[in-house]
Amino acid sequence: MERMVEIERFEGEGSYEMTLRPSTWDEYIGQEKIKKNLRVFIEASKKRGEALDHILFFGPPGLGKTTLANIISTQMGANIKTTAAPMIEKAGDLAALLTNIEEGDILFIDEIHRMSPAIEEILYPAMEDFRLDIIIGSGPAAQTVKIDLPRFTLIGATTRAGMLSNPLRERFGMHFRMQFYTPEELGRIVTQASHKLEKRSQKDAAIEIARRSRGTPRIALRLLRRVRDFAEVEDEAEITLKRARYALDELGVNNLGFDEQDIRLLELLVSAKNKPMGLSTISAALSEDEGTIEDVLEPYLIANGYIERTARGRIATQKSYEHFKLGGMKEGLFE
Ligand SMILES: Nc1ncnc2c1ncn2[C@@H]1O[C@H](COP(=O)(O)OP(=O)(O)OP(=O)(O)O)[C@@H](O)[C@H]1O
Repeated sequence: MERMVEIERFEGEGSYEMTLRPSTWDEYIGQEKIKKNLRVFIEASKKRGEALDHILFFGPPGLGKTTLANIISTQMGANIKTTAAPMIEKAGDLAALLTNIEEGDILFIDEIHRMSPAIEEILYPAMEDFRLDIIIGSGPAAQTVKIDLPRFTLIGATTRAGMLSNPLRERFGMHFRMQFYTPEELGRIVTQASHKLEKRSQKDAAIEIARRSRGTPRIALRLLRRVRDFAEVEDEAEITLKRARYALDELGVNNLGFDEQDIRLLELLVSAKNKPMGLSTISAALSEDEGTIEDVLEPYLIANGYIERTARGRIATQKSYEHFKLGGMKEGLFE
């Protein structure tokens, strides 16, 4: 079965994502603490007439990091240039980006943990002193050229804060950890998006889609579009709870939002009978790469108390055993 989070970018539905992307604080639902802080910092830097300090967003994919970066640029009245770290291969790529920005502009770098160490070295003085030190040539004839840059704001996004080097992390003045959304928040996101898609969702249907979306707006919007397809085929004017349930069941999303891969992971850990399992073993058993397990699969299951990460590996919690109707740890079933 397809993974809900990653698949989005490859489906050719990018234009939907653009249409549904909030452009104001009011449309951006949830993440209240982050929004509150950002509004203060934006107002303060506007008052001082200065560029905003560099910002780092971290958290699982699809929680709204790119959207926040875009809202920040609108609020600052600044241009935003968007790229991803793997696209910056050579010093010249970064130099081209940085020398083309204007005072106060925003440079958004996604997957910033994938930046090569050589590029990172160039980024440090650019972030700290707004200066680019580029070495031209090699050997004894090599020369360092220093270029002054306009004061800009770097917004970095990562699914793996732990993989960022300390010097890079420390150069961001603001760090924000994105949280999974509650079903109520996701329900509001679904309702707002259905409005934009001109297919109203009844309230209980919106909540049903929300409950099954792994706390993630990108998944909620994707499921909404699929449920809308089912409603359209049936010539229904609105999305009802009955249609939402039917469509979601057909899509193989259970009522906790788990899809087939989640269930396979939980079953695997439950079958280990309280013995911690290492990431490489899990990866081999599920035929899933370790990065996807760490970035996409695990965070939601950990945040909701279904698995725990211990020094010796991953372990299923009592909640997982109960999910599979097994007594598990509590009853000492496996001791
Ligand atoms: N708080 C929110 N309110 C409403 N819609 C949201 C919110 N957060 C995200 N979305 C929607 O969810 C989709 C995914 O958001 P976005 O691309 O910003 O996630 P991301 O965290 O940057 O993901 P990735 O790390 O995979 O790039 C977007 O289409 C956006 O419209």
